[in-house]
Amino acid sequence: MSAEVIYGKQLAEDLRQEMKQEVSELHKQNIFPKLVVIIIGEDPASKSYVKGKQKASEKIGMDSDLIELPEETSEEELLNLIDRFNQDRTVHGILVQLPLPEHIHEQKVIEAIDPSKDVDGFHPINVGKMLTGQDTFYPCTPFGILVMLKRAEIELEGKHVVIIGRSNLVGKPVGQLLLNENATVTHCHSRTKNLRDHTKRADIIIVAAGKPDLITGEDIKEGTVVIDVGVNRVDGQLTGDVEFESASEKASHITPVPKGVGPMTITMLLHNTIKAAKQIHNHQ
Ligand SMILES: NC(=O)C1=CN([C@@H]2O[C@H](COP(=O)(O)OP(=O)(O)OC[C@H]3O[C@@H](n4cnc5c(N)ncnc54)[C@H](OP(=O)(O)O)[C@@H]3O)[C@@H](O)[C@H]2O)C=CC1
Ligand SMILES: Nc1nc(=O)c2c([nH]1)NC[C@@H]1CN(c3ccc(C(=O)N[C@@H](CCC(=O)O)C(=O)O)cc3)C=[N+]21
Repeated sequence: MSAEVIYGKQLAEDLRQEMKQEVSELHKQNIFPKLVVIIIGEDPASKSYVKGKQKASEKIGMDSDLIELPEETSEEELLNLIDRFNQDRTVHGILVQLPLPEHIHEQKVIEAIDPSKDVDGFHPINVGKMLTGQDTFYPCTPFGILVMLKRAEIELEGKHVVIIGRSNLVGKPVGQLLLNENATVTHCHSRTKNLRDHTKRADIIIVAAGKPDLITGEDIKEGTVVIDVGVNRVDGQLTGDVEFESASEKASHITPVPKGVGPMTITMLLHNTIKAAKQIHNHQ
C-alpha cells in the first residue's frame, strides 16, 4: 500500500485565500487585524520561521509588525514592550518567538501577554479554556493538525491516537484537542519504555519529538495515519521525525516535511489573529 500524502501547504493556501476575503471584509468595517511578532537574538531557524509568518500576513493583506531585539535584551525590557502592545488598541495579536535566551523567564513572558491577544494560545487562561472544552485561541500547531485531519475526513472518535512528545507547545495541547474530539490518547516521551509497543497500536500517530527518523515503517501497523510535526535540519536539508519512504509504504495517510504541518501552523496563527481582531472590536 502507498499512503495518501496530506499536503498541509495546499490546504493552507486554500484557507489563506478565504482569510484574505475575510480581512478585506473587516477592512470595510474599519477593523484592521494586526499581529506583532517579537523575536530576540539571532538564531537563523527562528528568523526564518518569523519571516514566513510576516510573508503570510502580508499575503492576506493583514498588518504585521516584526520587532527584532538583541540577545542581551533584559526580561524587564521585554515585559515593558509586551505591556505597551497589550495597551495598544491597534494591535490584536502578540507572538513572542520561542525559545527565549536563558536569562529570560519564558513562563513569565507568556503570562504577561493579555489572554485576549494571545494568538499562540500559550497563556494558562487559554490553556485552561481549551482543557475544559471552551472556545478560545488554540495553539497553532495542534489546531493546524486538527484542521488537517478533519479536512482529510479522518475519523477521530474512538480512534487510538499515539503522540510522541509532551511539550506545552505541541505534544500536550494536540492530545487535549483530540481528546475533546473523543479520541483515545496516549502520550509517549523520552522516558517511555518499549516505544514500538505503543506506536504499533496507533490508528493515528503524531510525532513531535525533534528526532530525525525516530519513527520508521517498522514502528507502525498497516493503515496508520502518520502526522510528522518534526522540523530538523540535517546537512542543510529540512526533515521531519519520520522516515518518509518506509512509513508511507504502510500508512494510509502521511504528512510530508516540508509542506506538511508547518504551513498549517502559520495559517492558524493568521486565523487566531483575525479572531482576536473581531473579538476585541465586538467588546469595544
Ligand atoms: N511544524 C511546526 O509547525 C512545528 C514544528 N515543531 C517541531 O516539532 C518538534 C517538537 O517540538 P517541541 O514539542 O517544541 O519540542 P520539545 O523538545 O519541547 O519536546 C520534544 C518531546 O519529544 C520527546 N522525545 C524526545 N526524544 C524522544 C525519543 N527518543 N523518544 C520518545 N520521545 C522523545 C520529549 O520527551 P521529554 O518530555 O521526556 O523530554 C519531549 O516531550 C521539533 O522538531 C520542532 O522543531 C515545533 C513547533 C511547530
Ligand atoms: N511563540 C512561538 N510560536 C510558534 O508557533 C513557534 C515558536 N514560537 N517557535 C518555533 C516553532 C516552530 N514553528 C514553525 C512554524 C512554521 C514552520 C514552517 O512553515 N515550515 C515549513 C518550512 C519552512 C522552511 O523552509 O524553513 C514547512 O514545514 O513546510 C515550521 C516551524 C513555529 N513555532
